[in-house]
Amino acid sequence: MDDTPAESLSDNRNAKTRQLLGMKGATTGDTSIWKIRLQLMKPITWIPLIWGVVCGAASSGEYTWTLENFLKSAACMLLSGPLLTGYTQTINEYYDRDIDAINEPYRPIPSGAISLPQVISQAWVLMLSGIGLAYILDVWVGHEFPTITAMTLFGVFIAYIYSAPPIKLKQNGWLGTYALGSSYIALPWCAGHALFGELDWKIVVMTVIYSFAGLGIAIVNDFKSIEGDTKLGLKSLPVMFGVKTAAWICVTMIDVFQIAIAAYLIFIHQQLYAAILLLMVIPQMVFQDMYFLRDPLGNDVKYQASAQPFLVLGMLVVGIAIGHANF
Ligand SMILES: C/C(=C\COP(=O)(O)OP(=O)(O)O)CCC[C@H](C)CCC[C@H](C)CCCC(C)C
Repeated sequence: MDDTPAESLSDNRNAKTRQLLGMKGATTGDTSIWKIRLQLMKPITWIPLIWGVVCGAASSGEYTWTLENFLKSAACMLLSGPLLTGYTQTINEYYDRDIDAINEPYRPIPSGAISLPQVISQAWVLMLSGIGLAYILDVWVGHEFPTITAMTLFGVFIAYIYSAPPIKLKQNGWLGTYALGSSYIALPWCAGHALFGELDWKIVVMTVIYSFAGLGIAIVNDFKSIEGDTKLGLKSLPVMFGVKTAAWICVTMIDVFQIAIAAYLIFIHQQLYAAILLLMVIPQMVFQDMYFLRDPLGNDVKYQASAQPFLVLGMLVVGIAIGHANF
């Protein structure tokens, strides 16, 4: 049956929003070059990195609600989200253009909506603005060693080797998903922490361990592209181990590493926060059982939408707990 005019108008609006956010199911067709540029930067993917900065600010234990602190954290969110994640996604689209021409020909580059020189210049502008802003932040907070600039350079390097040949980390299931998981948790967290407090090895180790839960989340994203990845020789975990085993690896990583962080909170005498974190893990396990483990291919998106809020709230709980422990 054909859609009513009201339904097709709403579908059209929905597709346009998806286009701006860089989500699947986006509209194609004529649109302004700025919308196409934004689509390349996939704004929907900025959220976890912006959140990571919030968790880091909390774990520093030094964040107070002043205008200056608010502006510093807003600048760091601009760095981790629009600039650096935008850069990462732009070069990912650039280097994946041949795969996308087969799997998703409507994306900006394969559809011809933007030229390659325009994409390259966008990547340069985002990367250089990111490095520049990181340096400004280091000067602003008076770092003797430019910690945030160093992390930015490291992030830019990882982002490049994740997508670009000859290394193309994303071809390797374990390394690619860990790079993704740690860039969603460890890097922005450490940046937010360094902005307000002293970044010591304990925070770095804790976030690096927490990133294994992020690795689990990154595996969930690979179920949608098993067919294309198999054809093109990309060794994602579902391709290497099969759907069922990869789904179990995924949930084990997500649960075990969050529980390990709860154990760490107990170790630093933050029992209440440990208990709250464990309470956040329970609904995730329920959704794993209800949705993901029963049908990883059909329920991947439903699982992410239901369980992710508990994982990200758990991250903030950990940030606040560490901030308290540091006092
Ligand atoms: C490009 C990324 C994911 C897309 O992966 P994939 O191609 O498998 O998926 P699609 O087919 O759906 O496109 C993200 C890769 C992240 C990268 C490894 C590192 C990012 C670095 C951070 C942006 C740096 C943050 C630094 C800081 C100081 C806040």
